[in-house]
Formats: sequence, C-alpha cells, structure tokens
Amino acid sequence: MTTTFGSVARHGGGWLPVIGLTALINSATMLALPTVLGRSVDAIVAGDGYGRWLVIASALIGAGIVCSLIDVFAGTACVAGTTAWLRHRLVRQVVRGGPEGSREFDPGDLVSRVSGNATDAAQAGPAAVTVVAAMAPPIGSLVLLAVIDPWLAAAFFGGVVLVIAVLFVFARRTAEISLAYQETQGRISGLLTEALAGIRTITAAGTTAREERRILGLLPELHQHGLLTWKILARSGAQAAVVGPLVLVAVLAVGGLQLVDGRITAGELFAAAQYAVIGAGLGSLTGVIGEVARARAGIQRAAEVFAIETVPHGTLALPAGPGRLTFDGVTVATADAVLLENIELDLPGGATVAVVGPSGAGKSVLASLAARLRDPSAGQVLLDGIPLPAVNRHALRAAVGCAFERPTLVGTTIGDAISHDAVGPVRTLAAARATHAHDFVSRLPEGYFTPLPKTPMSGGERQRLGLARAWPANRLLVLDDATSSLDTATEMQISNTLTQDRHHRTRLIVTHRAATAARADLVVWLDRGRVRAVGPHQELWQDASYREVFG
Ligand SMILES: Nc1ncnc2c1ncn2[C@@H]1O[C@H](COP(=O)(O)OP(=O)(O)OP(=O)(O)O)[C@@H](O)[C@H]1O
Repeated sequence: MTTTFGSVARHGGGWLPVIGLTALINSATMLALPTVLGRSVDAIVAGDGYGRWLVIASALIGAGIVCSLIDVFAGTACVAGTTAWLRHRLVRQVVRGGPEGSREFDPGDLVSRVSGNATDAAQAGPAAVTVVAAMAPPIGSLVLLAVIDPWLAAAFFGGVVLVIAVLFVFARRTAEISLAYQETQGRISGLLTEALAGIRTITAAGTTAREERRILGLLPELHQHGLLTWKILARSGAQAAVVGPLVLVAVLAVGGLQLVDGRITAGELFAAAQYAVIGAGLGSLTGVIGEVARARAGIQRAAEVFAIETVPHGTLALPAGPGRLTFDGVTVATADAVLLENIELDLPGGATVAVVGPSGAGKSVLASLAARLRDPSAGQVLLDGIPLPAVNRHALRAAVGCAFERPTLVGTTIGDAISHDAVGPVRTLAAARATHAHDFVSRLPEGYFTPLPKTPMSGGERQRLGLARAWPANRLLVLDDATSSLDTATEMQISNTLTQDRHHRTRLIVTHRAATAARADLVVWLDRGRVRAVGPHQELWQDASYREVFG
C-alpha cells in the first residue's frame, strides 16, 4: 500500500465521521445563530414576543459547546490511534528491511521519523476534515446573504476570495518549511545518536566541545525555519486581519444602503453583519492549515521509510542435510564498488571452514551472505541445495545462527538476550555453557534475570553472550570475528568445542588468527573480493603471501 495523505487521513476511521459531523453541526449552529438573533432583533423592534427566539439561540449555543467538546475528544483519540498505527507499520518496515534496507538512513533520523514525525502525520485526518468543514460557514454565509440580498452576497464574495488566496499561499509556503524543519530535526537526532554511539572515543579524544558544536551547529538552521514559519504566519494573519474588517465594512455599507431603500429589515442587516464576520473568520484557519502542512511533511518522511524493501522469504522448509554451503557465481556490488566477485565455493556439510584475508577483503560480506543478512547482486547462496531466499523465515533462522564481533544484545534481561522463541530454557542453558557465557552470568547476583542495562560487560563477555545466542542453530554457524575479544584460553576452549561440535553443524568462521585457521578443516582465503585459494591451512601456509595475511 502506498502511503499518501489520503491513506493516512482515512485511517482515522471511525473518529473522522464524528469529527466531520460535530464540525458540520458547529457550522450549522454558527450559520443559524445570526438569523435567529436577527429575528430576535426584529421581534424586539416590532414589540412581538421574542422569548422563543432567545430560547432557540440558547439551544444553538449549547449545541455548539457540546459539539466542540466532542470534537476535542474525537480529534485526540483519532490522532493517538493513527500515530500508533503509523508507528507499528514504520517499525515493522524498518525491522523487516534487514540490515541492508535501512542502511541509507541515519538511525537518529529514523527515530525522529517514527517518534515525532508520526504524530505530525497523524494529524492529517482531523486537520483535513476540520479545513473542509470550516468551508461550510463561509459558503453558507454567502448563500444566506444572497437570500437576504444579492448585493450583500456580491460584496461578501469579493472579500472572501481575497482571504482564500492568502490562505492558499500560506498553505504552500508552510508545507515547504515544515518539511525542511522536520528534516533538520532528523539530522540533529542523527548527529546526537552518532555521538552517543561513539561517546567513549569522543571523551578519550577530548573532542567533547567540538562534538557539541557539531550537533548544535544545526540549531541556527532550525531557528531560521522556525522564524520563517512565524513570519509567514504573521504575514498571512495580518493580511487576513485586514481583509476581514474590509469585508464587514463592505457588507455593512451595502446593507446600510439597502436598509435605507427599504429592501432589507434592521434584523436582516444585523444578520448580514454576523455573516460577514463568519466569512472573515476564515482567516483564523491558519492554525489548522499549519497542521495540514506538518502532516503532509510527516507523511512524506514516513513514505520514504515505507519505500524500504522488506526482505522476502520463501515457503520451503530445508530438507534433511549435513549443512552443505554453496556459493554459486556470487557477486556483490554497490553503486560504487564490487565487494565480492564471482565467488564459487562448495563447502562440505559439517566442516569447520575458516575465512581469512586482509582487512577489507570481503570476509564479513561473505559471512553476511551465508547468514542471509544480505542477498547477492548476482548468483546464489544455497544451503543443502536450496537457495536461501526460497527457505521460509522460521526454518532459516532455526538452521543458521550468526555471531558478530560486537554483538548487540536486546531484551530486558540477560536471559532474554540469548533466548529464542523456538528454543527452550534447557538448550539456552546448554548454549550458555558451551560458549562459557554461563561462567560469568552465574556470578551475577540475579543470574539470567539480571536486567541488561544493569550489567556492565567486557567485550569478551558480550561476545560470549552473542555466541550463546547463535549457538542453538541446527545446521550452520556463522561466526564473524566473534571470538576476537576473548582471552586466549577461553578462545581455545570455545574453538575446541566448535571443532568437536557434536551436532556436526557447518561452521563458517571469519578470523584473523592463524591458530583458528589451523584448527579448521578448510580455509577460504579471500583477497580484494575474490577467492584467492581454498585448502587446508598447512598447505596454504607454504605460500608467503598467505603467511602475510596473519602478519
Ligand atoms: N553495504 C556496503 N556498502 C558499501 N560498501 C560496503 C558495504 N559492506 C561492506 N562494504 C565494503 O566492502 C569491503 C569489504 O568489507 P568487509 O567488512 O567484508 O571486509 P573484511 O574482510 O571483513 O574486513 P575486516 O577484516 O577489516 O573486518 C570494505 O571495503 C567495506 O567498506
């Protein structure tokens, strides 16, 4: 579904008719009131009973107040519901886009789109309904003035056209500035998120002041956008404020002449003046038009997120197999570079395969293909003969586990961070033991129930949890430098566990350590995006260039 102003506005669903109805009733009472008050004036002048007109006027005023209250409630509920709906969809789109989908976005900017901008976007429905409903009183005034006297309607019409022109220009300019404002806000969030992620480096480098200037350097730009918004608002407000009294004066002047000529009564002149005021009141719509503009900007920024392509998954289950991993003519290219070129590999199931090569050779890219964290630009990656995109998501994630050099731990507790929906506590505990995570977790006061934010961890401890999370995979383990921060003894123990893996899974291990490569059954030596050689470590070691890879 494409995300447009209409589709977001319509999502207001059940509340929109309520908002529209209350706005219309409000308009109707606003239109009826001058006539009723005019009749009261005529009744008073004629000495007739004016009591019933006053009762009707009171009822109209009461109905207007009730409608306004309902409108406020319905508007709030509608915006809250639409915001929640938008945020659900935005978060789902970002998460389902995988690591590649959101690469173009700055994380902080994405957060500002999902948080603040979604609320702006959610105003679309109520704001649009309010603007449309607000057209009813001036149109009604025009018709009722024409009923009283066509000349009154003509005087009124000229003024209202001017007010509408002012509002139109205001709406266009405000839409542009709202978008620029939201974009600058997003960039500030992006810079702040970046700084928080690198706060250790910034503090260590003593560049805190420079960082502060870098983040806050965008504030003047934000200030300019804000200032421009207020200037346009003030200018349009002033123009509307000038036109408003002119409409009133024009209608009163024409009405006065018509009264003198006896074409209208005093009550009708009174009503005409009230209608002129209602028409001129169009100028006060700037607030809600500003909301429409902000909603449009928020929707445009949401639509960019909805354009992220989600990673499609097939429907196949994996047939029984040893975990044979095949790269068939795989190339990965970005707009500027070829990261992997025509990779042909057929890795036997159950083997430990080390991937080595100099920095930037493409080892992590190869690992991410094996774990299906990205898809190749050409060729395919197969597990036991099935292309990874054809496998259903559940089967893929049960079969393939991936651990990284700097794992991100998510969840409330340590236990959450390493558990999976499909894996019970017994297997999770076994994984924690196998990866030596259990050693340090059991020393924590609350063990696996320790809240993550309260658990300061070393790089090695974090890596052990990352390994534990990946461990239960039943066919292929991809470890991308995932043991680089472990002390030598622990690395050796985990390496031995991996080598003697009793589940006989295929293990693809990206490493910079010669000892890890030496323990593997097979080594894939990558260089500048190509496979330079495949073979046992001892054989490759004869080549001086291979030895150089390990310094
Ligand atoms: N999504 C991407 N877009 C553009 N370039 C990328 C992307 N992912 C990786 N690269 C580039 O591809 C090259 C290989 O990166 P990769 O992380 O696979 O290297 P590596 O062999 O794992 O290096 P290291 O040992 O330093 O971790 C690098 O030049 C990297 O900048």
